[in-house]
Amino acid sequence: MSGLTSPKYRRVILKASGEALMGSQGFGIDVSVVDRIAADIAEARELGVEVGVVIGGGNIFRGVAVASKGGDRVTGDHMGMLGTVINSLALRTSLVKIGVDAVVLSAIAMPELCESFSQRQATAYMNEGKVVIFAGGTGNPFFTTDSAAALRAAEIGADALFKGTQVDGVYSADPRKVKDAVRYDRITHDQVMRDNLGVMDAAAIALARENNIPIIVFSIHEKGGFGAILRGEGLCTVVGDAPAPIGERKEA
Ligand SMILES: Nc1ncnc2c1ncn2[C@@H]1O[C@H](COP(=O)(O)OP(=O)(O)O)[C@@H](O)[C@H]1O
Ligand SMILES: O=c1ccn([C@@H]2O[C@H](COP(=O)(O)OP(=O)(O)O)[C@@H](O)[C@H]2O)c(=O)[nH]1
Repeated sequence: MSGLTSPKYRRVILKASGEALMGSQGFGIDVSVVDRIAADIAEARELGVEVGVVIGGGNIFRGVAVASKGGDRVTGDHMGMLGTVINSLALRTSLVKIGVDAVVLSAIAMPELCESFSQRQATAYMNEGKVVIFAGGTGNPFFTTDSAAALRAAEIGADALFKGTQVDGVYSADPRKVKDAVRYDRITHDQVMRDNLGVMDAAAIALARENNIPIIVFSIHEKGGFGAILRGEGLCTVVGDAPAPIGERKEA
């Protein structure tokens, strides 16, 4: 039974791709995908892992797309960050629906919709076992939700950052473009940066490296994939040194 297996991590950040939320639609939110991701998060909670979530906004808006058409990048990024709030509210709804206690904390104040982010409040909620959904990215233009995920991981003292994306790991080249690209089981933050491997932006990798946070890259499309990796199974790439299993960890 999965609940009896010790998970490898105690507290993690899950970065869920915004693009994945649209499922087979060209835009917006496919509720069945959000429900499935919520079920995967519920499984992680059942394993006893504390989960913080950062969701992207690529299914709704990307600031760079505005800038590439001659529009204002900062406004475009504001729109992108609002997209992450929409996604976060959708995920909270799906989690609450299946009985998982979840709260949205936004980097951009919008008190009628959700609470504002503070490191202290986020940590308190995680200690209580709530799933904390970090909305609004970093709250700053010119950043990405990958950077937000690395930032929140550092702030809440996460053991690892799980990047749930379109592909099942880090490859020698973009596997969606290069057919014979080779997948790594393990790779260092340095090599990802040195070889310019585009699975995550450089600012996010650098922040994770500086704070010794391993990044686990896996497919967000794989039902149960998150839980499987938490149990030490499942296909993924570990960027950096993964921490020892819980039983072997030394408390700080
Ligand atoms: N070396 C690489 N290894 C794996 N994926 C890569 C690599 N280079 C580029 N990619 C691409 O990066 C994408 C993830 O980037 P990103 O835009 O952050 O997606 P999302 O935020 O939707 O998860 C993958 O879907 C993959 O196509
Ligand atoms: O800290 C942040 C996070 C996100 N964004 C904006 O929000 C969009 C959606 O986020 P992202 O591209 O990271 O989403 P994903 O690729 O995960 O779907 C970005 O393109 C940016 O325009 C931003 O300006 N600052």
